[in-house]
Amino acid sequence: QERSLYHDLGETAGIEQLMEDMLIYSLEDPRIRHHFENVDMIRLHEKLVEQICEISGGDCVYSGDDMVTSHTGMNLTNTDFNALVEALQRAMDDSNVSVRAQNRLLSLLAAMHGEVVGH
Ligand code: HEM
Repeated sequence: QERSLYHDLGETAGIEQLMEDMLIYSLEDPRIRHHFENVDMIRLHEKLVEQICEISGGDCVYSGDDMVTSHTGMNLTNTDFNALVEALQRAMDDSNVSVRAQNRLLSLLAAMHGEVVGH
């Protein structure tokens, strides 16, 4: 029986930390910080935690909007996408998430690329 990704990410407390650090790194990154101006970061953090918890196998239900709706009008590019992935990778390194678990989460996000970029 394979351990759940949710467990390997540190369960809810671990995911809360990861998403906080990812958002802080994103706000520090001049390539993408402008996208987060005027965004309710508390709400965004809450929705991201729910979503990552759910897709990693935790007992959570995502209550936010679908990915196309959430990102429509931002005209996000591959560069934006990669910058956010980098922010997440740094956050996961900081939290000592295993490379295997990092890759599992990144592949779940890669599957959403088409719903996020170019809308
Ligand atoms: C697979 C990649 C991504 C995932 C899983 C994701 C996930 C989410 C989620 C769950 C929300 C909240 C939706 C809601 O409010 O109901 C959201 C909103 C948002 N995302 Fe993403 N996102 C991704 C990529 C990106 C990228 C690349 C950027 C910009 C660099 C970005 C910028 C934003 C912003 C600014 C919002 C807030 C929109 C608003 O409240 O007005 N996202 N995203």
